[in-house]
Amino acid sequence: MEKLVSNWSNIQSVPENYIFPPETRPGEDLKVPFSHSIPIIDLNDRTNTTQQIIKAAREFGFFQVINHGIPLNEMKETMSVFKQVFQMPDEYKHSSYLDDDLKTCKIFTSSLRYETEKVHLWRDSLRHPSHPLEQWQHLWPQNPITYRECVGNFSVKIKDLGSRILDLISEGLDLKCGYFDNDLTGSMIISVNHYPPCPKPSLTLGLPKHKDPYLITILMQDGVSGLQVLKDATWVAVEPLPHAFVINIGHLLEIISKGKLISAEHRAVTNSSHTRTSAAFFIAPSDDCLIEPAQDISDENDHPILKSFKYKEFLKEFFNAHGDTDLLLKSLEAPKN
Ligand SMILES: O=C(O)CCC(=O)C(=O)O
Ligand SMILES: [Fe+2]
Repeated sequence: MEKLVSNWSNIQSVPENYIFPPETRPGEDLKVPFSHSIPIIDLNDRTNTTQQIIKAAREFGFFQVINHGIPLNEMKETMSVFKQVFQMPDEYKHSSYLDDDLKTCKIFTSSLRYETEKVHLWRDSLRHPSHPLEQWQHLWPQNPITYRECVGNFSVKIKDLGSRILDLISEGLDLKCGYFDNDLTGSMIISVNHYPPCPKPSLTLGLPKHKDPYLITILMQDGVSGLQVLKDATWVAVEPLPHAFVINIGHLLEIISKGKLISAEHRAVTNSSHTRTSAAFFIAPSDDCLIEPAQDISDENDHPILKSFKYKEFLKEFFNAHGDTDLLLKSLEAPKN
């Protein structure tokens, strides 16, 4: 059992196996400015929301939504419940902590590949499925005592928000109404990231550069910054806005849209003074759902023609490719006639 970073007491220097090589560590890019061009889209303003979302998803793969209908106090309360999990006594956290992939609710440190990864991540994580709710809720943490009720109610609202955004995306891509309203959005996973202060943030990462292997991610940040997005080969920081959710196009939506929408690479950096918590809600297909590039979208010249594949096959290839997108797409290419 590996020790959670949040259980280390008073750490003064970064252990060797948490130091990233110079080419992937944040270094000077640790404190890049907030990007003022990542769009903030008002979901109440129905005049051209669809166009704004499509534009943002084409250019950035990232945007923030405001006036989304989820009250600020519910966002704060849920974030507070998530944070409390990481303040629980060690015995409690360790009793839920498992390497066993079969356990559907996990508290773990770094990544799920702790044993084989070259460098460890400066984060602890709580992860569990949340949709359909009745299938999973009874397996969630029982402490804090409000966890199941609070997170359950909140995740139903997040799932609805995800459906609204995907409806707008399908409209903007000229796909048939309800295109995503089936097995393609048959599951949702909650992943809470907890990044304790780090003595040397320029050497470490909370999460290394990656794309999310889902349809869309709805991310709630606390007030502490740390999320960076790669835009035109430059890292830019995403400002944490208390009332907004960050929406990020997942790799699967890039594939389904034949590259019309982009899934941007992003990472989480740490800082030396504040603990940061973020909660990602991943909207994903059911395991056996068949994924295929949408037939109603014309082929882009520079996007490979892919075969149909089951979501679980995609996940396997995704993790085998270790972030190498070209390798992943190669493994999914349709056989040439
Ligand atoms: O902590 C963050 O802001 C990023 C989280 C993230 O990218 C993820 O959980 O996939
Ligand atoms: Fe991510």
